[in-house]
Amino acid sequence: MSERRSGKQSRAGGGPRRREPERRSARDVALGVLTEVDEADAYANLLLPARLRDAGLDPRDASLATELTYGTLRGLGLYDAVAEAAADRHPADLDPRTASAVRMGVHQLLNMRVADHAAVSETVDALRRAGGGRSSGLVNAVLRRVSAHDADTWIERLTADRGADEALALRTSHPAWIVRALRIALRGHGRGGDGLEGALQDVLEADNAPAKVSLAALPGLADRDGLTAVDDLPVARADLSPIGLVLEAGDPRDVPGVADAHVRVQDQGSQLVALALTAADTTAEPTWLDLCAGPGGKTAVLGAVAAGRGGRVRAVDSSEHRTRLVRESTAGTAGIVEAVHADGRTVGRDQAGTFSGVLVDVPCTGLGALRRRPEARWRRRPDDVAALAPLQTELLHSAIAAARPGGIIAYSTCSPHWAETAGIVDDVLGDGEVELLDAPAILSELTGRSAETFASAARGGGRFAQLWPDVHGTDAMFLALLARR
Ligand SMILES: C[S@@+](CC[C@H](N)C(=O)[O-])C[C@H]1O[C@@H](n2cnc3c(N)ncnc32)[C@H](O)[C@@H]1O
Repeated sequence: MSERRSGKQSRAGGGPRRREPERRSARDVALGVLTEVDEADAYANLLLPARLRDAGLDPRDASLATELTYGTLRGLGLYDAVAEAAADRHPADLDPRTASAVRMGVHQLLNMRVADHAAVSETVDALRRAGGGRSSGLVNAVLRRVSAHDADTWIERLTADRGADEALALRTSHPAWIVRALRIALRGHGRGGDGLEGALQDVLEADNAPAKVSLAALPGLADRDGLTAVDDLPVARADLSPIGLVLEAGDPRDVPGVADAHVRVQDQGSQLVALALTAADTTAEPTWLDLCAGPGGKTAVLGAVAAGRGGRVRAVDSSEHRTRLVRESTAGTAGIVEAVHADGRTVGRDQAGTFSGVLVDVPCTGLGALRRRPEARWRRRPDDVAALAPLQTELLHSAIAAARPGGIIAYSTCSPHWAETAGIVDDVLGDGEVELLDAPAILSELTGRSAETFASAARGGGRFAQLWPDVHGTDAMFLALLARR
């Protein structure tokens, strides 16, 4: 027995020493999350923060684990194609843990500044620690073959006999149907012409760029300027939303006001959509309905503004779990916001002509939020668009029916897809029940930027608004503002 060991045994308190749990590395955490995303359809943006907290990683390792997880998931289409070409093994044919180790290794080899030998050996070690020792030889062999070429060479080889869209899809790691849908969306929303292919490339690249953590300082509840003045707090004013902050580093839970829901993690585009309704409906003591409220990001903004204007908010969601999340999100304005578990499609009939403003942020494909939900692009199917359209239309009709005459309806999606944005609103405009308001002008008032920046030019006379990650630094949110006649 070594002196060191006997010394430890004789420490105060005595007794047999309990084994310290082995500290988990960044690769252990990333491999665990990637495996759960693959086998249990988990969401990386929800799972990773919890796993990082459990592991107690220091900030440097936490950011490495985040890059390994998000980067691997975003690049999955390319990485699977490379693994298959290199070693005749498509990761989808392997068990989730082994497949995740292969993908995480390929990400390090092709897209991170990690030495090849470290990318291979540390990935294999993480796989062994996760209990996947039996596959370690296979993963080692696949990764060694992948390491024979750099990313550009693999892409050149793999795209040589593909069509233009398939090649672009592989290079930017998106499914080809999403590449085509984004091109149609760009053209439809007025970014066509000679610059179309460049704009498409920019949007696809923006989907692959890590998004900074964006926060909303809820009006009347949090002091945005005060927060930016706190020493050692790495937050800055956001450049678009008048209530927005950007967290430059660290954990959002350490920001004052986050614990009591006065400051909330929320994309700036989402903040602007909620604020646009509050700016378009200037009623004193407004009564607002949020018809698809869960998890409550926009409801929290509506609640805070309503509190300052003597108003009320009714927040509806058809999912019980997400209705509970709305209650948590609006803890700062609990007496103002009432969260209700119900089907939004029936509210227009049950509470016809009631509300001064209605937000209908419909369930959609989420193609505008791919940078924040890295696995989403591989889960969505082209059929999802058509499957969601009837629900989106019904919810919009219900929203219009629930608004009182002269009331404002805000229709929004976190997708620029033509069929779930202008396609849905165009149909309803034909009924003559509503008038289309100038959403870009409202966004211009809120942000100080020109209305043209936000205008979706093609239809609606430039009155639809479309945000883009490459232009505005937000999720690609769509907004139409309607007034009930
Ligand atoms: C895009 S999310 C809303 C996001 C939310 N507005 C926010 O900012 O946090 C769409 C929501 O619609 C809900 N939903 C789906 N079908 C619904 C229905 N028939 N009635 C009410 N809510 C519905 C989903 O549960 C989901 O929470």
